[in-house]
Amino acid sequence: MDNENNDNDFTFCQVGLPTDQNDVDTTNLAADIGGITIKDEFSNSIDSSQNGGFPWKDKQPNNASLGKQATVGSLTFNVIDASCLKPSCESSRQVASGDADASGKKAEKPKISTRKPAPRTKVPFEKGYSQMDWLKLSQTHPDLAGLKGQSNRRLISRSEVKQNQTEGSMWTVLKGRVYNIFPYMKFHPGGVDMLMKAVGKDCTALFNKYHAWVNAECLLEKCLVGTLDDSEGSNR
Ligand code: HEM
Repeated sequence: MDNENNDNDFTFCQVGLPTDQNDVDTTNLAADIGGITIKDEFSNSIDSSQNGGFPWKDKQPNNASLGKQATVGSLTFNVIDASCLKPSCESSRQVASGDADASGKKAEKPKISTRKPAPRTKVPFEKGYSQMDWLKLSQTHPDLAGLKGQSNRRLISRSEVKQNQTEGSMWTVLKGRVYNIFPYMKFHPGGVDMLMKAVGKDCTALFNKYHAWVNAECLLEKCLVGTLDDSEGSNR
């Protein structure tokens, strides 16, 4: 039988190429690999879904910051602390189920809202205005908040927040803190127009409507101007 050499059915049994390359029937080979997904070396070795899309994260200590270098294979790169890009602890705790309370009982599962989520309207970022660019800027700029040496621990009234609506100084209140969001404007993934709605007022409700999971405390850390003085009441 002239089929003698093909008795070892390589379609199902043989994984690598035989050592004698001349034996390979390339027509069949092409037909047989139709259902195979090819992964490159990089995605095979690192599952980026496990680490928020930053494949180097599990190669580095948690406190890796700008200026450190890491190596994966033959690639060397600078490492930026991108922990701000993960959902905030607060909101991820809210969705975590199975936390036991002090009495050992399992905590009640969080209620799932039946409200319709806000439509997703992310805008494409301009070159140089990605979230990574923002992290780089916030780690290197000496005075993003525009404090000019003033402390960011002072109490700020709502009327002062209202007064800061000009270029360079656009203040908003988020969860009781006052931020100058002017430097973040062009980096905001929801667009400048959306963020402008926050200027001069308390944007906590709007913020939570669109993305309660976003860790603004971390993202806007360097834009902190002070704490809202709520002694005059919440006449928003
Ligand atoms: C003031 C602090 C704010 C910060 C730090 C912030 C940050 C962010 C971030 C990180 C995202 C991307 C979210 C994701 O990819 O999951 C985002 C998206 C978005 N933001 Fe904001 N935001 C702020 C305020 C606001 C306000 C006040 C509004 C509405 C008036 C708004 C509207 C949106 C919208 C519509 C999107 C796109 C949502 C989507 O399709 O994913 N943001 N923002």
